[in-house]
Amino acid sequence: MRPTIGVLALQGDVPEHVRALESAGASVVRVRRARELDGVDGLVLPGGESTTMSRLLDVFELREPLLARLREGMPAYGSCAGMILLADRVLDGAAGQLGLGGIDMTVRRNAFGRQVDSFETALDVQGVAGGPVPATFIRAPWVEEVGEGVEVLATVGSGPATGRIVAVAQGPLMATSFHPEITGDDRVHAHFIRLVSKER
Ligand SMILES: NC(=O)CC[C@H](N)C(=O)O
Repeated sequence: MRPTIGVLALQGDVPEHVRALESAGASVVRVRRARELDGVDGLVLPGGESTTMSRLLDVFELREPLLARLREGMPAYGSCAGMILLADRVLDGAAGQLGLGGIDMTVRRNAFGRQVDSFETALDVQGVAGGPVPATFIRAPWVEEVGEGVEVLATVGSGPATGRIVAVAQGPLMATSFHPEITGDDRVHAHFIRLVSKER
């Protein structure tokens, strides 16, 4: 059976993730209300703006139900702002910025700085076969440090940020600094769908 994957649809690039997940073979549900979480096997936290998304989690009374599902082991994948939401520690966050946590890592918000505010590259991603994955970075965070249980899936291969960690996984959680959802290459989403299927 195809897994059902939710996309947190409060803010951000929701349609792009819906398209990528459907093209990679999942059934997709947009999640705005707690009850919409009930039927999903996994959840994508899209790119967008992490402070706004976090505020909307409270407005839509989704924070507690979502944390409860994460504690039960629901797989989740966060891209960019979604990565920030899944980080246990955030540097350069907005005042009072509150995430969900789950991945034992410190991320630095808007880390790439003005000159390389947005850029595209191709990255080898652990577990994703078929060669480098196109990766678009838009005011992206990077991962400054990870705890022992965190697997590094990709690092930047060239330029001023060489060696910076930009994709990680810990148990059923996965996060990327970049946006694979806007490149038309759905292998990262397929990788998440495999993770979800394994956890079911
Ligand atoms: N493209 C993105 O998701 C950008 C993330 C944004 N800079 C934030 O802090 O939330």
